[in-house]
Amino acid sequence: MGGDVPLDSAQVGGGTSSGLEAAPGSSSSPFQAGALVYCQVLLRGVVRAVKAMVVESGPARTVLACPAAVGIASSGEWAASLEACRGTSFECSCAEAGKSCAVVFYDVNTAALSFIALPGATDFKTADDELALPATDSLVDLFHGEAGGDFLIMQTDHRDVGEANQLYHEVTFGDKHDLFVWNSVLLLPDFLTQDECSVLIEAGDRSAHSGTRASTEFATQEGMSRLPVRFLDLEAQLLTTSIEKRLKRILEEQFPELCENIFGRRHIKDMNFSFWPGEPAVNRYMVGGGLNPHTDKRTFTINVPLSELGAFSGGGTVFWPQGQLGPQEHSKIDKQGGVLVRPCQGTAVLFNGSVTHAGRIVTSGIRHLFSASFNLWSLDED
Ligand SMILES: O=C(O)CCC(=O)C(=O)O
Ligand SMILES: [Fe+2]
Repeated sequence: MGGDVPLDSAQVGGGTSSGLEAAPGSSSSPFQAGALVYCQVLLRGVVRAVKAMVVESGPARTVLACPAAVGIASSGEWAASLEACRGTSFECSCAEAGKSCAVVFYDVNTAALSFIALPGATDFKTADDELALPATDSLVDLFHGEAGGDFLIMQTDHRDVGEANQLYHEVTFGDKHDLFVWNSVLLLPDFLTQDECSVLIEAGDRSAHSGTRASTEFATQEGMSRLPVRFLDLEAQLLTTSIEKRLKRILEEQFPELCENIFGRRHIKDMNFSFWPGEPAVNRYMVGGGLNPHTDKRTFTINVPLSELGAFSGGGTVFWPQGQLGPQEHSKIDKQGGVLVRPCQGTAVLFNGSVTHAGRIVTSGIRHLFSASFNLWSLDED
C-alpha cells in the first residue's frame, strides 16, 4: 500500500503568477530576466536537472521558462514527448534568427535556483533537436500574453542533488520558517496509491449523487461540498481507518521530534484522533468551487489530493505566511499573494492548524481532496 512504498520524491508547488509582481531583476532577487539558471525538478520519484531561463524574478518566487521536455503531461506525469505536453507548452523564438523552441512556464521558489550547471540538465532544443536558447523578449511576451492568464506549477527541489532521496519535502513561505511549526508545509509523496484515491473519489461521488448531507463551511460558492467519510460506504470508511494509522506510523517513525514538539510525545501510534466535526471528509470541488481563506483550528491537518492533476484546472491549496493577521482577519488577506501547493495525486499535504490557507477555485473538471484536521489525545494523559 502507498504508505509502505519507499517515499523517494517530493514536490513543491509554485505561487500564483499574479502574486509574483516584483519587478524583474528587483534588487532583492539575485536573478535577472533572461538569466540562465539551474534547478532540480521532482515528480513521482523522478529527479530531473533542468536548465531554465528567468522570465520574471522576485525575492521569493520566480517565473521560469523551461524546456518543454520537462513539462508535466495532462495526466500529471512527466511528459515523455512534446505531444503529451500540448496545452501547457508554448513555441517561442530563439536568440538565433529563424529558430524556435517549445517552453513551459513555471513558478518556483527562488531558493530553488542556482547558476551552477547541474549534471545532465535538460537543454532547450528546437523541433529538429538542435540546441537553442530562447529569446528573452519573446518569452516575456509569451508569458504575459498566452501563459500569464494562469500559472503553471513546477515541482522543484532546492536541496542538494545528493539529498534527493529524502522521504518528504517542505514548502516554506514567509521570512522565517520552522519545520511544520511555522510557515512550513510538509509533503509526503505517494502517501496514497492511485487505487486508494479512486476508492475515495468514487465513494465521494456516490455520496454526492445520492444527496448525502454535506457541509459547505468556508465554501466560496455553490460547487463545493465536503462529504463526511462516516456517510460514505464501508470500503471508504475502512480505508480511512487505515489511512489514519498509516499517518500516525509515518509521523512516529519519520518525525519523532516533531511528534514530541506538537503532541508532547514521540510515540503516538496508540493515541486517539479527535477530528474537526464532519471530518475526515472527501471535499468535492466542481467548477466555481473553492474554499475561502481560513485556519483549521486543530493541531494538525492532512489533505491528500485524490484527483489526477489533469482532471481539473485551477484548484490547489494556497497558503499565507503566519503571524501577519489576527485569527479572525482572513477577509484582509491579499488573495493574489500566497504560495500555491498543487501536488500530484496521492501526496499528503501536512500543516499546522494555525496556517491560513484556502482551496483555490476550480475552473474546469472536478477536484477531489481527502481532508482531516485533528488533535491527538490519550487516556493516560495527565
Ligand atoms: O481545497 C483545499 O485545498 C483546502 C481544503 C481545506 O482547507 C479544508 O478542507 O479545510
Ligand atoms: Fe482547511
